[in-house]
Amino acid sequence: MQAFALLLKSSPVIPVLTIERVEDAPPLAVALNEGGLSVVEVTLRTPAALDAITAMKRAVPGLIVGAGTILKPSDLDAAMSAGSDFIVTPATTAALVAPLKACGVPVIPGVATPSEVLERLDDGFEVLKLFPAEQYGGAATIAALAAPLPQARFCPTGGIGRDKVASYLALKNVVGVGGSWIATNKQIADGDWAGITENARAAAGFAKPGL
Ligand SMILES: O=C[C@H](O)COP(=O)(O)O
Ligand SMILES: CC(=O)C(=O)O
Repeated sequence: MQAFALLLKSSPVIPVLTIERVEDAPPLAVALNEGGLSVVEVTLRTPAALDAITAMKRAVPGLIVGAGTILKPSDLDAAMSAGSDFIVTPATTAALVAPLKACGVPVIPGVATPSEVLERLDDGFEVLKLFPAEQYGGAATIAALAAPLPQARFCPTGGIGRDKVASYLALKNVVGVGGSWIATNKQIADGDWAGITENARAAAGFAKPGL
């Protein structure tokens, strides 16, 4: 997790991708990488997602490709078999905790309440995802959590458009943010690789203040 946290320091904005057609995965990987991004998340929300993870890694060796929307242990097994470099969950059930801890790659478990934050810290997770971030109070909520739970680090996702990224990254307890704005479902469907590269360049231009 430490190496991953270090990677996020240099590139703290993660595109959250939903890929309908596996043939879109290679040009999408190239477009994002050309824009300067080296960490991406593919949600397991489509039948193509697992093959897309493998295809992106093949298309751009060195690209760090994580799997999101891991809801149950079998999703995790499938994501690991596809070669996922990290794992993200929108929420974290008791059944998922042990398999997540044992999976061998960095995990960002989803949380939405202070109790869940504390539970995941007690489980040993270091970086948590507030999801859906904007709907649960956004940057103000994460700032407030720092008072009783300063050891928690967040990589929030959900409603964080380009205009909101800086306000999250300004917080001490935020190490990164995820968002779909970098490669929207429409852009992927339209094959708008140039537009995606442009958005990726904007995303890659964000840095943690003070670094
Ligand atoms: O479920 C939503 C995604 O994880 C993030 O998408 P969003 O940036 O459009 O909210
Ligand atoms: C929202 C997200 O990142 C996930 O579905 O895991």
